[in-house]
Amino acid sequence: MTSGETDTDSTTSGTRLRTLLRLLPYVKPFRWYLIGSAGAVLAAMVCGLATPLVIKAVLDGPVAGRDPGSLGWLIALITALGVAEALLVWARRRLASAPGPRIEANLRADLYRHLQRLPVAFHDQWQSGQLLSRAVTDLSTLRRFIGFSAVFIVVNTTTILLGIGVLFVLDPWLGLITLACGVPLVLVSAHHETRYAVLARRSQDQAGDLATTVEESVLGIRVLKAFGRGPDIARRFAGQAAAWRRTELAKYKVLAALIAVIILLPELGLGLQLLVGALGIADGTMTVGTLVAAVTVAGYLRWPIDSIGWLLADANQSATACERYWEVRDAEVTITDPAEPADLPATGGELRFEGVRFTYPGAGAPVLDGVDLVVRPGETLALVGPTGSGKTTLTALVPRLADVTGGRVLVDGVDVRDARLADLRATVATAFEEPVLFSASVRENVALGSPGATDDDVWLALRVASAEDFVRALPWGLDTRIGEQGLSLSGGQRQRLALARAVVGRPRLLVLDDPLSALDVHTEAEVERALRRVLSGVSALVVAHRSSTVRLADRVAVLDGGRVTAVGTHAELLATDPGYRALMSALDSEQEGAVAS
Ligand SMILES: Nc1ncnc2c1ncn2[C@@H]1O[C@H](COP(=O)(O)OP(=O)(O)OP(=O)(O)O)[C@@H](O)[C@H]1O
Repeated sequence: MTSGETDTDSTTSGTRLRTLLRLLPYVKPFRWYLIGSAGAVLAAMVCGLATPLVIKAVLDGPVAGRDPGSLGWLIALITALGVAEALLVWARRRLASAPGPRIEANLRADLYRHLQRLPVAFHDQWQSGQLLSRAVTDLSTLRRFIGFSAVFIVVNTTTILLGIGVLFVLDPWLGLITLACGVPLVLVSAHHETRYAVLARRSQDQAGDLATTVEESVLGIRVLKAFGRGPDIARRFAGQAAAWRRTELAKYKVLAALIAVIILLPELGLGLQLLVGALGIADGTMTVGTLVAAVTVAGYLRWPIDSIGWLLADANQSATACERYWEVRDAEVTITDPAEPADLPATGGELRFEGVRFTYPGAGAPVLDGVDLVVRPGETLALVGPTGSGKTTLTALVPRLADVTGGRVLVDGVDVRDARLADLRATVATAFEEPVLFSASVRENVALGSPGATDDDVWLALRVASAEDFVRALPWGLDTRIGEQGLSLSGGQRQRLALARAVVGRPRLLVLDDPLSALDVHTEAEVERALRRVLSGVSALVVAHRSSTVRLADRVAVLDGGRVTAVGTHAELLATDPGYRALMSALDSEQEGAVAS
């Protein structure tokens, strides 16, 4: 290792310790359990270390002197030590079982709460698998560390120091031999355990990659077959499986070497102790009792010494898990309630964009570059534009899924950033192009749009969204479970439930990303009917990918090059704007192409 590496390592150790110390607020409520648990196990180890001293007293006293008279209390003492050790180990187990799972649950609950508050921009940048592994695997690593490894690092270090002290008191040479074998054992095992942890981590990642390949090839089986890409994905799978096998083999090699060292060094130590002891007994400088006690103490220290290596490696691994946890927790919640929120008016329904600019984080050019647009109370405004012109981005700015980077978005004259998020999201409802349904009942999926909604509210919303009939026909009505692990619904049914979810809270303003775009022409008619009812009586901004959606609107705005280039009724724009005519015919031919395919 170079000196540079050593410096980096020591800086990293400091940082890692600080990262682990950030867990203290979570640990503090359970400190007495942990202190009690460490105290119990330490006391148990002291009992264990005292036992060889009583054995020495038996051998050098009643046995050497052939005087069984004093044997009684020594046997009683050794039995008492054994009973105390057993009770203390039991107490430790009882005390240690409580904090770990509860600390883990609290850490996980806070992580989940934070993830819900983080802006969409954060979720765009993070893979769901990465968040999942932090919420599950990393937190179990931390639970094990807090409930076990952290306690045993303290306890085992104290036991080793105490045990070696006892050995030195019994005989300095015997103490020196244990020390000479113990130090390299700790160093070698710490080194091997760190290597093992790196390989174990790699193996976990490779297993995850392999699982992703299997998942993708199962979900995308139709595409893979249609394009004849089966052999390619099979090759990718074989490559990943071979890499995983190599890592697993490397893991076993490290483990085999580690186990050999763990067995070899203490056995060498034992041989040397017996040699020194036998010579000492022969020339009368050592008693049999001392040798037996020393060998027993050295045996007792075997586990604490062996385990220090992997406990330190576990601490290292836990620090990494902790860093990964705080990486997410430290991500800034940029979309929050203002310090002094303004009230949204009780009635109205006007949506206004004033000089709105928006640039995605890390992107060079703005997507929106000075958008001015008004949706009047009660009107439906369709937003059209070439693909990638920023229509979806503009709609995301209204419920503050993202914040403008310039200009302002006003709902009834109030800048959306000045309103309370809860008020804003109760006033503005959204439905997206892809209707996401959760693994829950129809009732829960619809009521997501308004948590206090009664069954009557849900039925009313379903009626408005033309979904009442098919929901009544479901096997358990509102209680029917849908979504990933429930009943499969058709695309049109899913869209109508998403529309019902948008209207259940009776919002004043609807922001919809074309609910018709992904539907076939027959289903489209049903959803169109639903949409017509949903849109009556509210103000709406609807992204339109189809001319049928455009026809539902009172006015149309064209977004191009980051700006609104034309606004008017569909008929006006068709008559006056050649660009609009071209766009509409492109949308129609796209739609025909989609229907034909
Ligand atoms: N999360 C993101 N990070 C960076 N760039 C993005 C992100 N989402 C969209 N973009 C980019 O912003 C631009 C506008 O995207 P947006 O989805 O708003 O367009 P759109 O008009 O709705 O497109 P379409 O009609 O195809 O749905 C595109 O160039 C897109 O690549």
